[in-house]
Amino acid sequence: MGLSLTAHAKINLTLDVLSRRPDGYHEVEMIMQSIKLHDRLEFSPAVGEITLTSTGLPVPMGPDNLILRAARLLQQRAGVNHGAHIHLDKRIPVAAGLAGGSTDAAATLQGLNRLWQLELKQDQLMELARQLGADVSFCLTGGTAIARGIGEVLTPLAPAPRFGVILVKPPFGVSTARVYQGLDLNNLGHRPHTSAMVEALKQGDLDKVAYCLANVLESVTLNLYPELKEIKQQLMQAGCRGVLMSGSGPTVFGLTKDEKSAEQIAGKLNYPGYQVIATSMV
Ligand SMILES: C[C@](O)(CO)[C@H](O)COP(=O)(O)OP(=O)(O)OC[C@H]1O[C@@H](n2ccc(N)nc2=O)[C@H](O)[C@@H]1O
Ligand SMILES: Nc1ncnc2c1ncn2[C@@H]1O[C@H](COP(=O)(O)OP(=O)(O)OP(=O)(O)O)[C@@H](O)[C@H]1O
Repeated sequence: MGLSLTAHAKINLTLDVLSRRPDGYHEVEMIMQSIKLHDRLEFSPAVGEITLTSTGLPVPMGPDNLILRAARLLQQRAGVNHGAHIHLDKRIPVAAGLAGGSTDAAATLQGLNRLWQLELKQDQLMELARQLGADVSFCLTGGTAIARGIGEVLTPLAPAPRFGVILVKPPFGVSTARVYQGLDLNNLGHRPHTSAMVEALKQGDLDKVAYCLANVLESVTLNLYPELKEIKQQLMQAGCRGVLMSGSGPTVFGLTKDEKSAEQIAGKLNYPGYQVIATSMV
């Protein structure tokens, strides 16, 4: 019997960088939020090989695809050589700052753990998630959480209100590694106040949440692509209550009171060649 899982995208409501580690990674403190936008992965039994097909948005399908990397890692960890066929329906914009690959990797760990009846526990899957990428740990649990360390040390928060989210993704991607490398730790610009955002979320106060939005990676990506600054202004003019770049970008998001108002505002936007998506926090 096969199974089908959703793999949700994330946005960063805050993102602060605290230090650079000797291995080149950065210590961060950020508030992560799952959104309704998702990919769908279908897992079916097969003999011998692990194969992958896809529909929807184009994504590289070679051995570096995070789905295949997650599958191979799970095989090794469990000491099995079971096969599987995995089908990906890709809806999350790629190289966008929305953890599209990371969430597919997390869903693969969960899906194959069930398909192959391995019965690995959540903490064992978390250990594998850490090896696949900084965002994969959060994607395994989802919801609302503070992420520290390089992103893998998670403190869950109470579910946030289902504010509307408009995503605007320009027709190019950015390399996360390049953005982190370009960061000047002595000149991070406007830094977030994590505990103030936690309080604003707890109160369910959209204007306070909007006021607390901050992402130090904007200091790199917005300078590389000044058009993103304009998109932020235009989203505010169109009626969003707060705007920010997600992760390392280039996706910019706007917050609204609910999904319906996100749809109304998104319907008025005109960005030829861009992906504009109305959704909400989960
Ligand atoms: C920008 C965020 O998406 C915010 O949630 C994450 O911090 C990045 O998460 P990710 O894409 O899953 O990151 P990985 O695939 O592990 O790393 C990609 C590259 O980003 C840089 N990187 C990533 C995470 C981190 N805490 N410090 C880093 O410096 C490293 O150069 C790394 O080679
Ligand atoms: N299953 C996958 N889905 C999307 N991208 C993938 C996948 N597997 C590998 N990749 C590659 O990963 C790179 C980053 O894509 P992804 O969509 O994960 O970026 P992102 O949203 O910026 O991630 P993050 O927010 O975690 O930094 C791309 O170059 C893409 O080719």
